[in-house]
Amino acid sequence: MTTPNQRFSDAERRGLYRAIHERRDVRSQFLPDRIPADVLTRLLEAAHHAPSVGFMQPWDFIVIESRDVREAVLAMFEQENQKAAERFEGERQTHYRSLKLQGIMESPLNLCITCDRSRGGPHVLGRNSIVDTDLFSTCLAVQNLWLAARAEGIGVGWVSILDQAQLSVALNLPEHVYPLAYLCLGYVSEFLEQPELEAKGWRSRLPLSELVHGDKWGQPRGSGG
Ligand SMILES: Cc1cc2c(cc1C)N(C[C@H](O)[C@H](O)[C@H](O)COP(=O)(O)O)c1[nH]c(=O)[nH]c(=O)c1N2
Repeated sequence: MTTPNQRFSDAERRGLYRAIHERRDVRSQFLPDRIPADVLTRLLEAAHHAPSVGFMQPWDFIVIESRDVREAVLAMFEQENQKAAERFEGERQTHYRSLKLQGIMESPLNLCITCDRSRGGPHVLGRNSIVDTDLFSTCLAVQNLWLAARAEGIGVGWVSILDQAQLSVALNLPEHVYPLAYLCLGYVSEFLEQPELEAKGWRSRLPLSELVHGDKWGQPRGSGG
């Protein structure tokens, strides 16, 4: 039983769902305003309070403000994005090329969240069978930061059209540290109501009812005995 003081108030609950539903991946709406240090600390604290396998906390946060590093990452993006475009044909390729898929230079801050695969030693509680649980944990840190940023009025864009080996060199990462998420952060002129890829006709949200199964894959719920 939760005691009343452990429950969220209605307003707190609404706030949480609002952050979840109104979080967006931002590429184009960044404002140049700097993120104050105390606000950035709150975002990093939110990330740092994510769950992690065996309490491994495998993340590090590389705060990138230098134009030189960002220009180098943008060049990597352009190279990978060209290859990505060529995977589509005809109109789909034209459509792909029309999409803006990063805000590396427009955003005032880039952040790389890494996963140190050696943290906690060779035997991390809960990670012996599924080794990638350290990566999953780091993804949860990204999501915590993304939601907290939304509540602060800060947009986040995840850029994954990058060669991870090149990115590791650019950020001087040791061998055992994996660059899990390259993020662009900044205050925004607006948060779009829909995912931008949906608004631009690339792909729509799937109906939840098609994604919920009962007991086993493909079975409707409530059909079991
Ligand atoms: C792991 C991962 C990697 C990427 C993304 C997301 C995630 C989770 N997304 C953002 C993605 O396109 C976006 O989340 C969806 O389109 C849904 O939109 P909202 O996030 O709801 O606005 C993303 N967007 C983009 O413009 N360039 C990119 O390289 C990536 N990469």
